[in-house]
Amino acid sequence: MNVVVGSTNPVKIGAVERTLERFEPTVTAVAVDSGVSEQPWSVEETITGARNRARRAYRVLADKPDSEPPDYGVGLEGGVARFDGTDSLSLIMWAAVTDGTHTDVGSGPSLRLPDDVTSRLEAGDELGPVMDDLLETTGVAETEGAAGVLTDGLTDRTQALAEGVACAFGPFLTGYYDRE
Ligand SMILES: O=P(O)(O)OP(=O)(O)OP(=O)(O)OC[C@H]1O[C@@H](n2cnc3c(O)ncnc32)[C@H](O)[C@@H]1O
Ligand SMILES: [Mg+2]
Repeated sequence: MNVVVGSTNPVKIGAVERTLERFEPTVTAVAVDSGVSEQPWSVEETITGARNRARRAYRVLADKPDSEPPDYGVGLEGGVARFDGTDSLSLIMWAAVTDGTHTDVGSGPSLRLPDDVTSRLEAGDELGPVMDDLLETTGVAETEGAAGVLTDGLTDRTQALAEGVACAFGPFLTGYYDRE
């Protein structure tokens, strides 16, 4: 299985490799523009970013002369959103998968962000740098992520993203979505 991922962030590549392990995939990473803000602020914007990344990454390989089109393009996007029933901001993550014709999406888990992180985001900052600032880390978004730090390591960003990748792949791997 040939898969192209629309990001060079190692946790995103790792999440795709881990999820598709049983297919022994060849995973290629390409940097693409998400087409949305660096820090998406709604479910809709986050999904749009994931879709754009998947489709644009697919096209990069499909349009390359002398190369086979990939089987799938995958896009992963992190964002923040407020959910009904909560009065706080949550980190969300969405995945999109395309086979060049159809695109499907699925989400990873969401987790409540601490108030000091939320205040910085409301002031216009991006989550990755804010987490690094408050935790005195460097590049936490490329390692355990907020998901790892805020759960004391019960999960991490790779695992969290992997759940979204699995959900977005379902319709391509099973017949359950095509039944009348
Ligand atoms: O290179 P790309 O693919 O853009 O990787 P990224 O880490 O920037 O990931 P996103 O653009 O999808 O995420 C939007 C913002 O949210 C941050 N973010 C998302 N999930 C995070 C996490 O678990 N921990 C820390 N920052 C996170 C991320 O660093 C960005 O500032
Ligand atoms: Mg980014």
